[in-house]
Amino acid sequence: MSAAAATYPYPDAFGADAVPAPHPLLAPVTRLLGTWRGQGRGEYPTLAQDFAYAQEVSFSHDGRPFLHYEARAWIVDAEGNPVRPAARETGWWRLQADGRVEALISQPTGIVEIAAGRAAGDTIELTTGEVALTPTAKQVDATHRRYELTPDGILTFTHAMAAVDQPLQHHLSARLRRIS
Ligand code: HEM
Repeated sequence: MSAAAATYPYPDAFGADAVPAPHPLLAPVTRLLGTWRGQGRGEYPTLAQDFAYAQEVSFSHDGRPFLHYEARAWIVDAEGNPVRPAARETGWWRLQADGRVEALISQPTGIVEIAAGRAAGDTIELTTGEVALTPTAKQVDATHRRYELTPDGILTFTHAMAAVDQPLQHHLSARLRRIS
């Protein structure tokens, strides 16, 4: 019988200069590595009112050609104070040759976005090919995500969705700054 395993020996790196070095296929997205935080606004025609939220997002890797992605959001009041926890999601961005990205992103609300797109320049766009739903999840038919790194170091994020019998349209926009 072998002894209990040691600590996980392959921790993720949260920066391009950390160990392990990023896989060459991650080149189009290495500027995302690390943790980002900021504020956003959301809306949808089925909701009585729009809302303000804060969000923390991290991208890391373990030397292989995929990113681990994690995001946690919380609703904030007009002064930015936390009101309640909101959306969480985690997933994997699989980098392919020529900057193509295949993404799997899952949410505790019973939704899994399986998306594809491209990292080109400072922009990554992901469009769902499929949305998988658990039996009690809200109906979501499609999503479109856009991440853009601006020259002044802001990561902007927009999310549109076709859900609950509505056509594809804006749900979220946020601006995030790197915190580590
Ligand atoms: C930063 C991330 C997000 C935030 C802060 C957020 C926030 C909200 C809020 C506040 C609502 C109103 C209901 C409630 O109070 O819970 C809502 C509804 C909803 N959201 Fe989001 N959301 C986020 C991401 C997402 C994502 C990624 C999806 C789908 C892939 C999604 C799909 C939906 C759906 C389907 C509804 C219900 C609409 C309805 O039934 O009328 N949300 N969201």
